[in-house]
Amino acid sequence: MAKEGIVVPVIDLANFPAELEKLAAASTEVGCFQVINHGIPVALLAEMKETARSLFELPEEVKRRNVNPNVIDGRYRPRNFEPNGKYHESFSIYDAALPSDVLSFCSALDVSPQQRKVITEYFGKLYGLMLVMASKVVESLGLVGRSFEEWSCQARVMSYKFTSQEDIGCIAAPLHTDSSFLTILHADECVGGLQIIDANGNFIDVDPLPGAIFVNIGDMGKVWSNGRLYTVKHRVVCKEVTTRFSIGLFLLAPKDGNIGTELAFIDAEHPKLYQNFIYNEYRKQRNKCEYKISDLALRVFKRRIYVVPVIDLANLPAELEKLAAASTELGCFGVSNHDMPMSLLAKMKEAARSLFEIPADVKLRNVIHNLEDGGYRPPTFSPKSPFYESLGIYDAASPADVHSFCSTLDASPQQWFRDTVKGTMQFLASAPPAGDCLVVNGGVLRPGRADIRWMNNRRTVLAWGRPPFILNIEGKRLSQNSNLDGFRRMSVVLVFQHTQTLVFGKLLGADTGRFSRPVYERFLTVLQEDECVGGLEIMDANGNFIDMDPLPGTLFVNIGDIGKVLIKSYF
Ligand SMILES: O=C(O)CCC(=O)C(=O)O
Ligand SMILES: [Fe+2]
Repeated sequence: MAKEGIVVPVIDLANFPAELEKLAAASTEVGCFQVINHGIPVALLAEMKETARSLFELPEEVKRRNVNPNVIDGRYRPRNFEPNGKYHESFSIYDAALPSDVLSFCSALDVSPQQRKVITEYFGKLYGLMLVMASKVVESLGLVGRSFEEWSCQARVMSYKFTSQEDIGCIAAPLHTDSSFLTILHADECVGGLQIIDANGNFIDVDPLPGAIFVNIGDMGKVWSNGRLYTVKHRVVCKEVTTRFSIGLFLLAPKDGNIGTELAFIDAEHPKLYQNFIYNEYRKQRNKCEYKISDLALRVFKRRIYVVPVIDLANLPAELEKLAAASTELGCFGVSNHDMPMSLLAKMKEAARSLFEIPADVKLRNVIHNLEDGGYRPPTFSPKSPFYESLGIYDAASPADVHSFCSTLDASPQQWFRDTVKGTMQFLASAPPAGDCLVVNGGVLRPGRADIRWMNNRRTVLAWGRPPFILNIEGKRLSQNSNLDGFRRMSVVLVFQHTQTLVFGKLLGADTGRFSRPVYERFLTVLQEDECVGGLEIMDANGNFIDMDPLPGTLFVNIGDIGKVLIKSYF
């Protein structure tokens, strides 16, 4: 049973900016509100309701002329269109932001000139209200002057026909969240039935306030705001034996369909929760879910984020315990205060970029017999990793090796370039976090192989290190996501080699069991991540992949067998 007495917040549009705080609370805590003083004449609302009533009286074959090829489910829905839609019938307009689309809706249904006037005026005004409400909601979160004019907007004109006493209490629209960014609902002010669910799982009746417009946040609002906006679950139940009308306007997504999180909502405390995706892909995913609610449908697009522990090199030995935990439990960590100048890191990235632009025949001159892939690994090296290209130096601790690397590839590189490569390599080689604290007991920890890696980030998931080189985990889905094309990911990797047994645990003052075995030739890897293009994932103890967000200014270090460190090619 619905609980009585709890009301949905009411926002007075004539009282801004005073209402901003209330709007912020409504949008982030309740997920919906009713708007008064919205500027849409009451007479127009009533006329549209009458027009809607007459549209549903049109012959079936006329109603079926309502189609919107550009949007999923964007057509006339007869009753029983969905298994639990026995009461529900609806028309759809896409894109209701476009007067031309509204007019073609009218023409397809052959409405009278008077009805056409009402419909066009109504959607013109309702869309205007949508733009105002979307920017106000966003402003309430602190972003001023945001416009949603470039977003698509779907309209749905709905009727629920309840014919018998037995219908009372039945569910006419099952519990769901809207897929939209924002929804404006002109609900039937005479017939209730809309219910929202609160944080405790209680259903609450939304009692229609005469003349008010109901607004709610949808799934795209949650994604765009990185979880700040609250997506309310709602449903419609039958309250009385009559026909209920409602009209919804749904602000869906930018016109190109690309949904991403607004950068202003991403920071170290609020890592990006969802991948970028295409709105229609989301709709398809959502349609597959038993319940169309964001928690289920968005699960696929959720990023598994792990904020890697950061070891502050300026704070050793106090950080040793943290380092021990990171090394023995997680196998990787970030390093801050590493003294590697940011400018050098940035220059190295540029140097790496220009290295990969050198003609292939010159790159192939980088032949190094000690490296298993011969020093230059072209994208064709393995069909399993077509986006991966790398150049290697062996041994990067040796200035002579770095120098010969530069001269081999010296098709055009300038001195600054050579200096940069040399500077980066030497730094990484001489001042690794291992330098002070991972003193090897009886073994030799020696900086060795360096790689400069380049990824043309497309459509697949790569693993580097030992085979398997490729895990095509989500490649299929990503392959539809053409906007991923052309992103290049650059990394510089320094591998510390080791040939003798390490008593690693002892060194860290921890249990020796796990690491008192040979760690093969790859002991420690220092990675300069691409700070603009994510993609590094680790596999946790449960076998789940977790995104490692690049932490600005830190170097990434991982232990030993690097088979668990993966490069995933989306950003
Ligand atoms: O008809 C109503 O009042 C609500 C409809 C709804 O929730 C929707 O179309 O998403
Ligand atoms: Fe809804």
